[in-house]
Amino acid sequence: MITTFGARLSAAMDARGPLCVGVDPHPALLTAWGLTDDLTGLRRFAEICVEALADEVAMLKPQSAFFESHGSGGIAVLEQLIADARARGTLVLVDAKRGDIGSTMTAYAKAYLTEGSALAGDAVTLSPYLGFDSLAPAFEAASASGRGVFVLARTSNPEGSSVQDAVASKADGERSVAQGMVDAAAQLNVGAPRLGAVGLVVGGNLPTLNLDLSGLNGPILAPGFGAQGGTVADLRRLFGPNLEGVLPTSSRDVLRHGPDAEALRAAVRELRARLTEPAA
Ligand SMILES: O=C(O)c1cc(=O)[nH]c(=O)n1[C@@H]1O[C@H](COP(=O)(O)O)[C@@H](O)[C@H]1O
Repeated sequence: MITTFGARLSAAMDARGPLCVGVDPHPALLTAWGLTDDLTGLRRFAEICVEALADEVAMLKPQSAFFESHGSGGIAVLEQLIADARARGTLVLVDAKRGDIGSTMTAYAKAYLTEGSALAGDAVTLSPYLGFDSLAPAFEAASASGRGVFVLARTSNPEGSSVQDAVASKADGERSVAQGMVDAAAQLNVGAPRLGAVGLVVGGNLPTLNLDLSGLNGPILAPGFGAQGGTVADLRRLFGPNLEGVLPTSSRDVLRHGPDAEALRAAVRELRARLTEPAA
């Protein structure tokens, strides 16, 4: 790949609008779509998502857990989805939330961020809670292959607060654990044009932000939008009126419109129109 992840993401968001759609094949969704909760149903679900959405949205985010739960065959479906969606022109963020000690991280980086690996999309989600620097092999692999990472900072779930809002002391004062992740990501993006390759995950449904994101120079994936209660007004309240660099992501609230491809596309267009209309 010739361009950086940040450049590809900026171009995709300019061309297709700031929206990521999560591909989360919950068993209940497979049933609601008239599909069986097995490999045949999973494969058809993935095909429908690609057919309906890969020409339409800036990014698709398959949730690895729902593919892993079907065993090795499910992982093969995820690999096919990654290839098919990228071939249709959308970016693919593999939502695997990986994070481990450095030596193991090297193996995850090989799987998710190295050219030629069937599980490598354009980016992967990472958990920094074994220590931000334990993710270094992933940052190196992403940089070498023109891919990106989204590091969990302040997640959308209510339980996240007990760890992420905890205040840690450092030489020149105190900051929350989540702010520590923001600052560490910002350092890696210094000097990158427009958007660096190290993005963050920050819930779009949080009661308050309590984070200074101004120096990040990287993309922000904002889950929690839709099914977890976050609204367009919440996104503007949390991130500012123009949402520059913010990529809201929605899974269930879009997928509930399937399996009809036109209905899925209509849901995406309606959401995107609300996200891009000028702030009141
Ligand atoms: O990394 C994520 O995408 C993520 C981070 C987070 O803080 N909260 C969160 O819900 N997610 C993912 O977003 C998806 C849920 O999206 P909804 O169905 O729209 O609520 C799941 O795949 C979650 O794993």
